[in-house]
Amino acid sequence: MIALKCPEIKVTVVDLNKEKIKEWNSDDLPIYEPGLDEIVKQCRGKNLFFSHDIPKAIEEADLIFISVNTPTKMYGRGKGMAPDLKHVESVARTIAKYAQGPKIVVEKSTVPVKAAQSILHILKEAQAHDQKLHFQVLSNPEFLAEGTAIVDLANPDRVLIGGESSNKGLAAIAQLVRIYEHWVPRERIITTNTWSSELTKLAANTFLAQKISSINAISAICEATGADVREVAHAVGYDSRIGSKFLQASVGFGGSCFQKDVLSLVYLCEILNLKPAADYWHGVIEINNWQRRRFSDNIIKELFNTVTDKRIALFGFAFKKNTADTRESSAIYIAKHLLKERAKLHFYDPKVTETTMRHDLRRVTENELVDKLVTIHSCPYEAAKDAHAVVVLTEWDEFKTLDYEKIYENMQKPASIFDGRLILDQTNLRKIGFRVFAIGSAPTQSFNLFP
Ligand SMILES: NC(=O)C1=CN([C@@H]2O[C@H](COP(=O)(O)OP(=O)(O)OC[C@H]3O[C@@H](n4cnc5c(N)ncnc54)[C@H](O)[C@@H]3O)[C@@H](O)[C@H]2O)C=CC1
Ligand SMILES: O=C(O)[C@H]1O[C@H](OP(=O)(O)OP(=O)(O)OC[C@H]2O[C@@H](n3ccc(=O)[nH]c3=O)[C@H](O)[C@@H]2O)[C@H](O)[C@@H](O)[C@@H]1O
Repeated sequence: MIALKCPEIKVTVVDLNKEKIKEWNSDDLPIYEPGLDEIVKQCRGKNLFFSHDIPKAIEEADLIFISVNTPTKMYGRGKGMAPDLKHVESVARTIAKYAQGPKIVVEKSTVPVKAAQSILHILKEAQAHDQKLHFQVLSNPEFLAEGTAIVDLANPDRVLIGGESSNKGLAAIAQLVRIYEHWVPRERIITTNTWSSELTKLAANTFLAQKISSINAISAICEATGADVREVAHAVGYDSRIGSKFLQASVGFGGSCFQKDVLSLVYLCEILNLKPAADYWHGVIEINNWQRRRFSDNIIKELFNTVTDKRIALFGFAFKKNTADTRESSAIYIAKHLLKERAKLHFYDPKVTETTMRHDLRRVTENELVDKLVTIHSCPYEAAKDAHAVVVLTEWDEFKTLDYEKIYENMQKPASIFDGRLILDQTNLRKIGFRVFAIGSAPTQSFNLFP
């Protein structure tokens, strides 16, 4: 976006992963994101370059964005909770090693509060040994969502920049503001101190995830009472203090960031000895896990309490529509529960590759189950053929307009459909003959052996 909006600025993207850089320089970009291809093609070779020559890029740059991954740590202290900052630290050390003049270092990765202090500490060591060096560290968290990244970047609700309140800090902030001002109205560019900016990113993701867990918790009450979660969400969201966005009940949120960032905030509360706050935010994750479990348990229950050897078609594997990203996708966890029960799973996703699906499933369950029980299709009608149930896990638009009469004809009877995304026309499906089960509405044709 910077390359597109600021033709006078040269943007160089560097990555340790040479294969990825090769793909960025090819016609086949390493990620699928609507609108991205066009922008890359428009700018690449003019003022946008992809390279694995990291030292050279550091030497040449005035401003360096650290945008590396900060996944949940899976070992040692803080295991399963704290973000792993080894990549951020490694970049800071590389900058310290190769910088030959003053640099503004921008923390774009999502990090815990005070991460900028560690980065600055490493850079200051280099500065102490070389008069030519001077570093300013800014926090500039990213708020784009996958699937709508280009729209979000082009027209952000806000841009947030945190930095030191010293003269040099304010001057660095002003430089970054000038870049965003090329396309973002000044009143939408918020400047704060560094720690507020770092904390805002974790707080924003946690608030968003909390909204989803809140409506998902309500969806369970709807299923038990006859209320309809779509009606409740609509009416609740009409209150402008609450707002209608992020109230879409679902099989649970996925993606590489919500879980990791909520856990990062919980961990921060814990190390600050703020246990009630830690427990409060941890509830967001607990409800999400419960929602996934409830959904898969319901499939088993409604398929007459056994799915062993039953063919089940799963529509969607990506964590949301318009992306091929599967990180922390609810589909993985629902598949895991069903595989434990020895169901035969037939997947279809318009963008996710067979290799990715098998790799993700092997990470959470035994290889043997995946090899024996999982089939991947390139056509939804093939996936649904002879199935006892169709389960919608991702809200891809194409699932709304499939020929469900044709799907019904080729399924085992009774044919069930489980809508984990509330995108299907339930009335029409019932007319066709399906038994329909959707998140947040009471089943009308429930078969309950053991209520
Ligand atoms: N994916 C998203 O939509 C958003 C991500 N973020 C944050 O941005 C950060 C990056 O996220 P993703 O792009 O999803 O991660 P990613 O894992 O897809 O990409 C990170 C890249 O950094 C490279 N890398 C790691 N260490 C490196 C080093 N020392 N030098 C050079 N390259 C190195 C890796 O090879 C990889 O290509 C995370 O902190 C995430 O929380 C924030 C907002 C949105
Ligand atoms: O830090 C990040 O990485 C990003 O995380 C999220 O973006 P993203 O995870 O890409 O996508 P979302 O649209 O937030 O969806 C996350 C998950 O929540 C689910 N969701 C979303 C909205 C909703 O109402 N209900 C719901 O179940 C989605 O299906 C998806 O599984 C935030 O929306 C971004 O602002 C943030 O920058």
